Amino acid sequence: MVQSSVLGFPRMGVNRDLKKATESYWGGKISQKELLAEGKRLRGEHWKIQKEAGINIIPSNDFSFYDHVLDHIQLFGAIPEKYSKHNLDPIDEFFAMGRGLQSPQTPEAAAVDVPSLEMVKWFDSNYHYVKPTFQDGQNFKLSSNPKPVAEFLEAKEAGIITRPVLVGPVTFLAIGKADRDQNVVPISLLHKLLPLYEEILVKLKEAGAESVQIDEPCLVLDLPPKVRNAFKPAYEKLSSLGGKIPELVVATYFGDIVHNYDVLPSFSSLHGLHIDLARNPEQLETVIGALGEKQLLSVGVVDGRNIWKANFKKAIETVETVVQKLGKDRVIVASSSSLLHTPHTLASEKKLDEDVKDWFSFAVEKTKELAIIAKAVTDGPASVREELEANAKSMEAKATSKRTNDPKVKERQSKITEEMFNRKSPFPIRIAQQQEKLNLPLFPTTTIGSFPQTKEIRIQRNKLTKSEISEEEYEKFIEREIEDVVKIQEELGLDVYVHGEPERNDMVQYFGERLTGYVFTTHGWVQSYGSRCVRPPIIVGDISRPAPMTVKESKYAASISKKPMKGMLTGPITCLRWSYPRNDIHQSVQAEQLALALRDEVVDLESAGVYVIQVDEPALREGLPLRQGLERDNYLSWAVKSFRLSVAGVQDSTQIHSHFCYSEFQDFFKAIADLDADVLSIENSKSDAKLLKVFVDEAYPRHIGPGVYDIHSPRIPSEDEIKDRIEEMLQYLKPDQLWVDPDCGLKTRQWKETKAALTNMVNAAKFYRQKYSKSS
Ligand SMILES: CN1c2c(nc(N)[nH]c2=O)NC[C@@H]1CNc1ccc(C(=O)N[C@@H](CCC(=O)N[C@@H](CCC(=O)N[C@@H](CCC(=O)O)C(=O)O)C(=O)O)C(=O)O)cc1
Ligand SMILES: N[C@@H](CCS)C(=O)O
Ligand SMILES: [Zn+2]
Repeated sequence: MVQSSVLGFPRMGVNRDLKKATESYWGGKISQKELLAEGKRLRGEHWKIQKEAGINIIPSNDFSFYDHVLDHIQLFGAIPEKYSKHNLDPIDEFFAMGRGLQSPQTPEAAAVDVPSLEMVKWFDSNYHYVKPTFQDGQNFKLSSNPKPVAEFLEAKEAGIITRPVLVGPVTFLAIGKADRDQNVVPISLLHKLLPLYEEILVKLKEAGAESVQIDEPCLVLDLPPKVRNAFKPAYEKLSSLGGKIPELVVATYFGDIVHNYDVLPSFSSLHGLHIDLARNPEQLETVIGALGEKQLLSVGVVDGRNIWKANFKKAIETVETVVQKLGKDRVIVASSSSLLHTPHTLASEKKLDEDVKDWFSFAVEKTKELAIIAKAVTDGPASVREELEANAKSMEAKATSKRTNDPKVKERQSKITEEMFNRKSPFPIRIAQQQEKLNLPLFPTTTIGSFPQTKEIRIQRNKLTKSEISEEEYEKFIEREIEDVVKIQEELGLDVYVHGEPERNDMVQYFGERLTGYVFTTHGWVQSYGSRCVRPPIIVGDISRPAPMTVKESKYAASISKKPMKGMLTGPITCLRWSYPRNDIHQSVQAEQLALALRDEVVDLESAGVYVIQVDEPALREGLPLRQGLERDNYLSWAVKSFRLSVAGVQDSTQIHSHFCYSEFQDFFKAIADLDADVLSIENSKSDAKLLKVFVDEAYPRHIGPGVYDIHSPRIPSEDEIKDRIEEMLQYLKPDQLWVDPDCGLKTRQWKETKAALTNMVNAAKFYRQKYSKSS
């Protein structure tokens, strides 16, 4: 029989229940016991959903209260001393690593002030994991009540034998880093870490686990030799434990593994392998050719990264090819990756037009698709005839739908000329004109766009959605918010203001809602990091801008500001990548359509008197194909072009900013430079300032604002801490090219901490302004 398997299930629950529970716990509104009970309830629900859908191999340990990599940091005791020394309760220590902790001294406990660990993108997705951070002389120790075992037993008690999921030892180390000022090479710690994998696997076997899914997604990357060479000995060592441990299924996803196939151990040591066929179907033949005689192959044919219904005909054909070669008992039909990247269920969507709703499939629906495909192959197509017919109908309806095509958009695309990609003059001419117009001081201070999205803002927006207040009332409310934000920036002494983005639910969804070609969900939440979720809009057709999207708010803000007001837009690549893109035309075509829509907006902002315009592209890096090569070059070429197309319509005296909330520029610096933005603001506070060296090596002439403090944590950075960061930056950047700003927008913060942090930031900038104006 062909089995079906899910690699991981979304954690938030049907109504973002996990988000509500964790935030209530952090706010002191529920107890730890209540939080743990909610986690247990959610896990139970999710196992039940999968069981009822007919899934044979159901994952456990895919749940996390914050992030699954952070779970492993705690599981293996890779906890930096700055957290462990406080002897916090394990769950509070866990959250302290995830989001930082600043708590005052009390009669029972000493004060704690720790920043969070660094958080970065999970491969090329919009999910963020907490980066394991290692010390010289790092040791590991298995936690006393290992989570994978506890959750396996919990499911067992509920009558479900699950397949626990572990992040594999090589990936766990390869995605980590040495702590600041430490020199340890993470992969060199493998010999210390492996005994803990042995220990946990033995415990899982004793608890009754028959097999374990070991995620080694780093196999899809170009690996440094030390990491490549680590696989074989690691898995041979584990397999030498034979029957003492469960059978191991190594899971890879988000790419192909053909280039790394030779690093896997002889297949006698692995029970099975999972490959992502949604992304890289062409790897199938090579992988099958290299499989050992008894190994299972788990084929990821239902896409875990999108919301499109699987094409049953195609999927079944693929699985049947595999079955012909391996036999039914050696094949597992699986999601291509964890379903973490998809919303919970389509059943919650009451407002979607029925025609498009029929094209979609969220996590719950994807589990059903897997069971249907497995049944079709096991028992023959007749056993699921109705489902197959309905699926074929829905594929046909989408392919022939009028919704997808807008000839006017196509016509405009055909008329794009080369000069539309270029600003009128080179940077030195532009910056001189901008300086004359804006008259900014040295070390200009600014923020990245959003100010706290308070409960009150969300309540008012919710009332508007439910028609409990009128559009006019809502607009008045937003105007008042903008007035407050402008006044606060005046008081803080910032140099370039923002309007604060109070009218935006999300920096991508907001634009999607104002463009044609998009549809939206009401409950399609997906975890982005920790308790934070996004509701990606869905691109179903050609995109255009029927009317200005942000001009009213920015124009109003500029009209009441004494200092330059920065207009705020989300760039074409970020709009594309943080939406669910169409799967019927190439992403470059969708990006170009978005760029044309944004170009009109940029020009309209300028005409409305907004002379600093920031076009955020935080997803540019994440969209970079995971491996070096032609695919990467092609992506960078169309991605950079779409950014340039979106901004190049303005005068030289209008200053174009772009923002990236990541600091890894080394592998695509040329593309960053090619964007030709006048000012870049980048996330940097958690990174070693050495990374900025690339700007020196490449003689980058334009302006840069590396973030001086982390915005993901409620912690307030001190003025001295910020000065230290600026001092470090000055080792690499010239004083007259340096801006001072936070890592990213402040929407997730409270006002109290925002004001305190920005006061310290402005004071630090003033200190350097004075120091350098004296010396010049
Ligand atoms: C900058 N980042 C972003 C990423 N991706 C995006 N799509 N957007 C981003 O900004 N990726 C990288 C980074 C980091 N990621 C995030 C992601 C998410 C948040 C965040 O704050 N999310 C909010 C939800 C935002 C939103 O859509 N808000 C809506 C709905 C609010 C809501 O929950 N309303 C309630 C009713 C109101 C009430 O009573 O409170 C409801 O619907 O039940 C809105 O504002 O209208 C989150 O809360 O998770 C930040 C950074
Ligand atoms: N302008 C956006 C950028 C986030 S990446 C904000 O400030 O929230
Ligand atoms: Zn950002």
